[in-house]
Amino acid sequence: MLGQAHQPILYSFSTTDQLVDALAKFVVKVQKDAIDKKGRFTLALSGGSLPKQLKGIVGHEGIKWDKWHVYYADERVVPLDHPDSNHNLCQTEFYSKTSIPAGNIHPINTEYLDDLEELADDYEQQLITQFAAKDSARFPIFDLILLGMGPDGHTASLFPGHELLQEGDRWIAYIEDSPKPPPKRITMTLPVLNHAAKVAFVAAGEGKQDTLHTVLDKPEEGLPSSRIKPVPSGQLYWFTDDAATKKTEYPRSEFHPPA
Ligand SMILES: O=C(O)[C@H](O)[C@@H](O)[C@H](O)[C@H](O)COP(=O)(O)O
Repeated sequence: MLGQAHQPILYSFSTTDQLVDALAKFVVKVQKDAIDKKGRFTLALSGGSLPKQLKGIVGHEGIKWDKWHVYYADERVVPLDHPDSNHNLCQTEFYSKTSIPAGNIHPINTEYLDDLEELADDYEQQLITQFAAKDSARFPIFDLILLGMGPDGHTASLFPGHELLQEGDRWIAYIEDSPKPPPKRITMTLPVLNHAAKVAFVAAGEGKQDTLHTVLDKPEEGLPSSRIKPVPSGQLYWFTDDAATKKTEYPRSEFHPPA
């Protein structure tokens, strides 16, 4: 039975540098706790502006890169070296500056670029290989999933009003008509996002003002980003800046750098 979700914790920083620094401290602490407990750290990343915001993690003390296992919350169905590929973006902005073993980074299998169903099945199978029997539950339990939020309130590749929001069974689904280009993508489904131990949105800049206000102050409108409620014991965080939270009434929390 699913319990009540905890209320989201909202951090709003006055500068991008502060946001990047706090996000780094947060991620490093989450990986430390996961590795201390289970000997590994499972992370899912999104595309957009997120990979760039991870730069504070690089060079941070206390990271055990060889224990990281990285997946994608969503991915565009293009070759891995394509400019639209989230993997390509993460490679350039993040992995290339770390020593995460290549075998611990899990891109889509490009053998199936022409068959979205096979592609989604294959990616789901990659998750099953990592999670089955370890964090045995109906859905995988990621230590951390990092998400962005689009101007229409979408997250990962879950778009407002789209039938994929109703998916309650699959771990990975595909979409052929994404309103944000490119149209073909695969995405983690809501139950997977909502079973993570921790989920953190990273959303900065004036362009997010109206959407953030709706997502946090009017969750009843049901935008995809408002539907992220990790249960039963998970926690949702928002790492934002003051430009993005200008219209948001939802209470901010003070960020205390973890010990
Ligand atoms: O691959 C994608 O398109 C993303 O995963 C998508 O969900 C993104 O995170 C948001 O659109 C926010 O993008 P920005 O951070 O660039 O605004």
